[in-house]
Amino acid sequence: MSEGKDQDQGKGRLSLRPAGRSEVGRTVDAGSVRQSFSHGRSKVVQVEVRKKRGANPAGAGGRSGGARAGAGRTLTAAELAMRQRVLDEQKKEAELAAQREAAQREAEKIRILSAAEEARRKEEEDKRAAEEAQVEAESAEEAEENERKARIDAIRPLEMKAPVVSAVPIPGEVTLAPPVGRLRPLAERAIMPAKPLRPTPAPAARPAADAAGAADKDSAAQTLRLRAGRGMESEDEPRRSPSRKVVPTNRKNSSGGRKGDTGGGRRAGRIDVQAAIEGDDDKTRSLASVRRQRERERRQAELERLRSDQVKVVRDVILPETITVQELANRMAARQGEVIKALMKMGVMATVTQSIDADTAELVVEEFGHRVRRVSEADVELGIEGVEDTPDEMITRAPVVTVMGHVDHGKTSLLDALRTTDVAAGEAGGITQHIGAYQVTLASGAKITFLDTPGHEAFTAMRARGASMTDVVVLVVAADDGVMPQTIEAIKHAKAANVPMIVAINKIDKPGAKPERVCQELLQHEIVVESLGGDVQDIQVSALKRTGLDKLEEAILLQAEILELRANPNRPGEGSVIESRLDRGRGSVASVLVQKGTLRKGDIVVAGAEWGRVRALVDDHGAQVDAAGPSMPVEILGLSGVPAAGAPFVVVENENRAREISEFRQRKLKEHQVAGQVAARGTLDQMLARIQAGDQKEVSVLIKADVQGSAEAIQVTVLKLANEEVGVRVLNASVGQITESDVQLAKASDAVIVAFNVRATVQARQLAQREGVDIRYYSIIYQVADDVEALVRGKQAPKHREKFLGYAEIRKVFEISKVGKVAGCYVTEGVVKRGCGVRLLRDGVVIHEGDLSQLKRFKDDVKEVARSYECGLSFAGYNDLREGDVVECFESELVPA
Ligand SMILES: Nc1nc2c(ncn2[C@@H]2O[C@H](COP(=O)(O)OP(=O)(O)OP(=O)(O)O)[C@@H](O)[C@H]2O)c(=O)[nH]1
Repeated sequence: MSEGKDQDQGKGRLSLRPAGRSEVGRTVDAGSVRQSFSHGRSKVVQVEVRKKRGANPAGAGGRSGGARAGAGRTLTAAELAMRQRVLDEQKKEAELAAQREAAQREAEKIRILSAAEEARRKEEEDKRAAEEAQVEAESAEEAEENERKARIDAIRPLEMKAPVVSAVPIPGEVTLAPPVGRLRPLAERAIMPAKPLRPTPAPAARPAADAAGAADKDSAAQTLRLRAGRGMESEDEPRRSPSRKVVPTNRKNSSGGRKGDTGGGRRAGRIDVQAAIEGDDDKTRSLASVRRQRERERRQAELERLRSDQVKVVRDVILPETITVQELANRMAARQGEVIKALMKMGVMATVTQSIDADTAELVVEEFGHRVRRVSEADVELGIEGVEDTPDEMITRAPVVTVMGHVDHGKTSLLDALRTTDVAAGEAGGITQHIGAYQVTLASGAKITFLDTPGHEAFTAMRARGASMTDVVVLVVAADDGVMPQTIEAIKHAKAANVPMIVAINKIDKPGAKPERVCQELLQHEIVVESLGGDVQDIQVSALKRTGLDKLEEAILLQAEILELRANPNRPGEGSVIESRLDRGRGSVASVLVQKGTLRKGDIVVAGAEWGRVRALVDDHGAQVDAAGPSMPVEILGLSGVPAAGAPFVVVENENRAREISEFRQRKLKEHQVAGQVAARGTLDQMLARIQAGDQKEVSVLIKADVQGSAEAIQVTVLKLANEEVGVRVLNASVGQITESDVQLAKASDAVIVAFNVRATVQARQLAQREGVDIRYYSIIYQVADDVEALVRGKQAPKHREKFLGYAEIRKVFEISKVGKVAGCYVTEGVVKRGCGVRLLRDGVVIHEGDLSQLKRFKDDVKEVARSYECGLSFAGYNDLREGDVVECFESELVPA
């Protein structure tokens, strides 16, 4: 035993195995000894005990053999009992050691599994590093939500872990684990040895908080906040650090009364690996893991959605004659880049703004798997005119009358006179304004619309634009003058338009009035008036005296009745533009005549190449109205530009359609202008020649604008600035940047370039600088108007205006050698000045214009000769002076602008 003790003290502990039955007479007693080492290792060693032959006492029997080892004597009963006890202890100890060894092996196995699992997870985590970065960058709300989830998770692992502990029984420890379950109260959990393998932040906070209850949640939340606040680089750490930090804490707590038994804690931690292997890991996932999964799900959903979006939708793609790449992409709902790529594959290099022809576009559309519908560009206007009205929808409308006739036969006077017959005007008391047309309401309640644009040219110009507004033509013929050339022209125009006519024989108040003669003269032009048995009504009126006006109106109404003028007011408004202008305060103002339906405030209107939402409707009395029915003239405010007179207008369903039609028409206009520009070169040259000859004073402008509407508006504006002395000529009004050819054109005609919201190319700018061409940039139309007005005034400023001086009558012509002819004159009017300009008038016709070379009075040169005096004068370089000729004297003077 002493030997065994020594060994125990040294490196291990020796224990004797029961030697079994001792055999009497044997000198060697053999047995085995289990040597125990630290960490539960043990080794069995064979031990031999040699007996002394002589010392074997009699009576000891065979029993003493093994027990006397080392003693050499027979053991006493007490010794035997002791020995038996020791042997029993040894046996127990050996059993325990065996159990420990088994447990250790199990633990080792778990540890290895744990390490493998750890490695696998680590690998996974590394892969997900990028994803987690995004997760970490989640919004504050999401963090809040996670926090809430984490709290739930913080409770769940506690409940889920407990049964796991008992999965691996550890001798001596099993009893320490209280029986736990899902419904185990929190206080009980405080002594739970169980721990998840990778504690989530919630379990990390758990041990400290278990006792304090609510503190648990706070701690978990704090951990969450800390984690949420960390950057990408700490992504891995938050998952590991809690496991390192928390496990010991947990162990300490979980070990409860077993202080220092950290091994139990470690094992408890590892037990969860097995739990994880067994599939319980979803209940113990970390917050980051939960978030990762959520993120994965979100991405998956996103992908699904994208996939479902990408499911090919076969579209009907409408292709006009040309289409921009951008528009094509839009119509296919494809990306512009993809369309460009598809074009590249076909060898077509195009940018998004470039136009491609319909054939190329068709190939692209087919490539994208859509259906092609080829349309003509003009198709955008299809259906714009609306449906045909049925007779029962239509009601009687007021006739629209145009007054035509020869100059000075009283058209304007008649229109003014007719206007005064409007009973509504008197009632309203409004200020009448010129909107190109007006409507009179007669005492009977009947209405007549008069177009206030007299002149057959305007009538035909409108007709040329497709505007057949006029129902009845009133041909004004002055009773004292009869049928004149323009009367005949007016007849021709009216007949060409197939519009019925009423003859108004005007000025019958005049003494020399001969209405019958007028009727006779009209016969020559196939106009048979009623008074001569024909079907053309003739009414004798006096615009001045305002007589016969009611009869004229009656005749118009009768004619209207014959024509059965009807229209449907219950449909979107349609009609024609009578005239349009750009108003300084109100913008674009277009006077229109509603011919069909009703035009309302707020309607979207396309008028010619312009469009807009009707901001206001103003009638001929200047009053704002909400709606205008058939035959009513009204002013529209709110159009994008100034539509041409005679252009049709129509109400469309939406802005897109309006824009589409307007853009199409503007494109067409541009093309037309380009064509016209080429054709107009000859006339331009003629114009230049005329200007150079000094026949005309002009301010020439070349307009370049960003949109056609602006170009036209500027053109209209500047043309109005012309006066009788200085004309304004627009060489070209087009869209686009200023090019070298623009500068050259401006240079050739000494024009100013008006650039509205456009700029010159570098080359054009340089050329303009070299050639001294003035390019003026604007973004407000009124500034253009002001500037051009100043230019017009500027042209006037240095101008020498002719000032009449006087007349002298040639009474006698003298032939003087070396001097030539000298005229003896009598100044009949004004004065004659030396050096003044002279015109020689013979029978009222100018036959020479030049300068005066000599002015004498009684052989003396004088400065001037006044009226009623005689003088002698001669012309510079002109000798054809005759008696009876009149000399007109004038001088030039500077006229202030
Ligand atoms: N005595 C008389 N004079 C008239 C009558 N109607 C018009 N006048 C005169 O005729 C002249 C010409 O009249 P306008 O109304 O300007 O004639 P117009 O046809 O409009 O002339 P343009 O605009 O130049 O084509 C004016 O001086 C009028 O005063 C009328 O009924 N009787």
